[in-house]
Amino acid sequence: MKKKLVLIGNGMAGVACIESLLKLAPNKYDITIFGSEPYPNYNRIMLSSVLAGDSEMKDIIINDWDWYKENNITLHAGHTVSQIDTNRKMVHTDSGMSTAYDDLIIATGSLPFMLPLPGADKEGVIAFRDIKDCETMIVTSKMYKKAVVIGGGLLGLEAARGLLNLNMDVSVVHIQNYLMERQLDPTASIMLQRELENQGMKFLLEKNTDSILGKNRVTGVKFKDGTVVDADLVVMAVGIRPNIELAKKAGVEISRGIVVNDYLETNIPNVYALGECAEHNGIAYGLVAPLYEQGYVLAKRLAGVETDGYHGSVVSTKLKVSGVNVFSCGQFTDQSDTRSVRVQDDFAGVYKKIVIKDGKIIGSVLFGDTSESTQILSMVRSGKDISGKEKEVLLGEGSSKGGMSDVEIVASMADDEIICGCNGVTKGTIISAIHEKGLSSVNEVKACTKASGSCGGCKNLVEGLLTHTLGADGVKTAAEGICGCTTLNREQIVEAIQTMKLTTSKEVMHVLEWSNIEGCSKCRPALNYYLGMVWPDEHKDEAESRFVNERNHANIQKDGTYSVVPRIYGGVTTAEQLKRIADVAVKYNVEMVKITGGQRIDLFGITKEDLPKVWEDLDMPSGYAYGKALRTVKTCVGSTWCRFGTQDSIQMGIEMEKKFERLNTPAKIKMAVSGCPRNCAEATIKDLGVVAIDGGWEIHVAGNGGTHVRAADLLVKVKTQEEVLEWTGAYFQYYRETANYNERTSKWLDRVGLDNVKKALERKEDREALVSRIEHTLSLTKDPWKEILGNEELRKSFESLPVTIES
Ligand SMILES: Cc1cc2nc3c(=O)[nH]c(=O)nc-3n(C[C@H](O)[C@H](O)[C@H](O)COP(=O)(O)OP(=O)(O)OC[C@H]3O[C@@H](n4cnc5c(N)ncnc54)[C@H](O)[C@@H]3O)c2cc1C
Ligand SMILES: NC(=O)c1ccc[n+]([C@@H]2O[C@H](COP(=O)([O-])OP(=O)(O)OC[C@H]3O[C@@H](n4cnc5c(N)ncnc54)[C@H](O)[C@@H]3O)[C@@H](O)[C@H]2O)c1
Ligand code: SF4
Ligand code: FES
Repeated sequence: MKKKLVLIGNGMAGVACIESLLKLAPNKYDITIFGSEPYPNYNRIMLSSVLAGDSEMKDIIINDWDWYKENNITLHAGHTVSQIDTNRKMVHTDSGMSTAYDDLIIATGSLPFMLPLPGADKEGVIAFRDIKDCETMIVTSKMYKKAVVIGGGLLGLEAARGLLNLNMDVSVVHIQNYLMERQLDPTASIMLQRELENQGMKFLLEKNTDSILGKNRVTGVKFKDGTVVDADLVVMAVGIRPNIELAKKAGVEISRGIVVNDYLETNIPNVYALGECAEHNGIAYGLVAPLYEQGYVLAKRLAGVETDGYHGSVVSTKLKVSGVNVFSCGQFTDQSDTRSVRVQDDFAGVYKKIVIKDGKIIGSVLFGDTSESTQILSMVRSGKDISGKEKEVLLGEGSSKGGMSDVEIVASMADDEIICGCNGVTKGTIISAIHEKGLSSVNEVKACTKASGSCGGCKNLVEGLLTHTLGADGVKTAAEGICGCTTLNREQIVEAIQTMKLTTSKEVMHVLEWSNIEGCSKCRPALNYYLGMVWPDEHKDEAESRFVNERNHANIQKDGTYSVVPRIYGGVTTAEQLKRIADVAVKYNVEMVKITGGQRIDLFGITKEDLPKVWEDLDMPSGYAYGKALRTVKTCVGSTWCRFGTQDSIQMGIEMEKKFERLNTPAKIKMAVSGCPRNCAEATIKDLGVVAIDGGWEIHVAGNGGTHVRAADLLVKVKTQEEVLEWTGAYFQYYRETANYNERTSKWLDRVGLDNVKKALERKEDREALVSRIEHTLSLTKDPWKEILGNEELRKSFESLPVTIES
């Protein structure tokens, strides 16, 4: 016989727990859910987005009516539980329904705090908590003009932004002298206020409300100082209170919320509580991320799966107002035992602060530029000691110096850690979905798992996880708009870069009105590439926009160490080079030395700190095994040694590799040269393959030996080595100028068409023009490791904040 589980509260916390339970022990319980609201379970945080007109009600349903049926759950929506009889183990509703339980979960959430003002019961005075409130605001905006929001916290400001979008005239009344004092310090708050004023919001600060004016319907709000503001609608957003009355009446132990232990157990056997109504270690949370963590622990407890319990959450907040980037986490105010690092740029409208105690970051406030938020939150959560490197977190070049990149962060997370706090989606869930459903873009992950579908704050992490799981080449380029930050496609962006002479990513994002002015991990590297391709002289490479491997000029491995591949032109080495490689392998405890598929030598297991020393000792050019660039030119032994060989493939390959090394390309490129049609170098599965024939060479293009195997197409037959180099240069420059960032030649050729490529290259003067552009770009390239070793600051960046990756 199945046990009976009753859940009171069909909200986010309770149902998240049931979802986990169904996965862990699908057949253990007969489940009954009571919910006061007449809807299936929905995403409350998305009400702000519905009010602002960015989502529709139907988009915010988490589990529709069918989900309950499919999982054999009895749902009583629109029924409020009015009594719990813990002796008889029964619950009773206000409509007279009674149900028995073996285990009971109380997840009744919070109630909005309504200021007990004279007149607060008038028509037009509401809270902002549920679908009904949201609908009331939308309807009111069609008939009335003036809205007053009381409370300048997260909820009040999101309500105010939504009401502005509904064309209302909005005043925010706040009791303190600066906004969001629970999340921001005065500096960030003043910057926020300025930005919101620019958006059209009005503020009445340090105002203590006295009464609500009007006959039946509100007409105004009066303050204790005697002043009055007109109002047709008043929204109270002055905080919440855990909804505990029901539990209290039943004899469950109460403090501010329902008191629970690490297993979400109350003082009464078989009665559990979680979510905003619960209080754990003295804290009743008001954000969703902790609720998912609690839900998972309780589900394990009920399923009989071992768990070490819930130990509290480090929470962070992000205001969901478009055009405003605000982040806050942990303990962000200065105390006698804390010190902080602050960066403020009034011109750029940026303010950043981290608070440090005993060498660890314990809190942060970011305004204007929140790109380091995930790294900082991760450091707060892990309690990483940053003694001596405090300044690098904010003063380093983006994440490349101070913190970890998004890929490094997700790599370091355990599978059951939550990536999307708004929707409680773990790393493991996303990885499984990527593998099982063949997902390759953030939008696909969003559609399948809901991750990144609410506040959008985790989008970079989801992208990082896609890159970590599939490799950068496996992540799909969006069909329209190169990413979610813009609706412009590649052609439109490249044209604007050319015609408007834009030379930095920031310029592009501002001028082309990116919706997220910091960009994301998809558009940042793409813009950096397009800018470098169009303006090789003027554009300064933006290291912080590159993927971790390209930034560190080495390949990050599963365990967080790096692999190093020195350039070995045409795959031909010497005894002296081999000796040096062997010495490095011994000196730096290289765990494995491997010959690669491209005829190179790969040294595995090198720490980030050792990378500069390794390259110094190797004294060889970088093999670019990590980059969107020429990787290798594979050669066969050719006419010098082979009795079938008709041409010197080795010499040809070495020359090609020396000519095109270090060239930035939209995606990686590989080449090969075979000395006769037997094609031992497998040239016809390379991005460009050269095959010797009697009296000349064939050039084959757009081959691929990876996931999508594609035999190369014959581009042209030529007679001389000079012609091979000319066609190769022209072909790659044409690819550089027309391909989407991250698009391999095989995909590009299928998209553009072989005939069109042939047409673009058939006239000698067109080829020469392309060659002259590629030659110019090549003349500007430098060996990255020579640059790093010759620059103390760049070199030092490898010493900062070691990456720890747990699998
Ligand atoms: C507009 C808005 C925006 C928000 N934005 C964010 C955000 O961006 N990020 C963030 O982290 N958090 C945000 N929050 C907070 C977040 O929504 C809450 O933390 C979360 O919904 C709490 O979940 P819960 O299940 O504990 O409570 P709820 O979601 O409130 O669910 C409790 C449910 O129980 C029902 N109930 C109560 N008593 C009974 C009873 N006796 N019988 C039957 N049913 C009962 C209630 O009707 C309710 O449906 C936002 C909240 C609002 C209102
Ligand atoms: N983006 C987000 O993460 C988000 C968005 C909306 C809501 N929420 C959550 O929902 C809950 C409710 O949000 P909230 O903003 O109402 O709560 P809150 O407690 O965070 O903020 C309430 C604000 O109202 C002010 N206030 C109190 N009394 C007042 C008075 N008499 N007159 C004027 N101002 C007064 C307070 O100073 C405070 O800043 C919170 O738990 C919040 O974290 C989160
Ligand atoms: S491709 Fe021809 S020349 Fe090169 S090794 Fe093979 S048989 Fe010899
Ligand atoms: S954290 Fe908000 S959508 Fe993922």
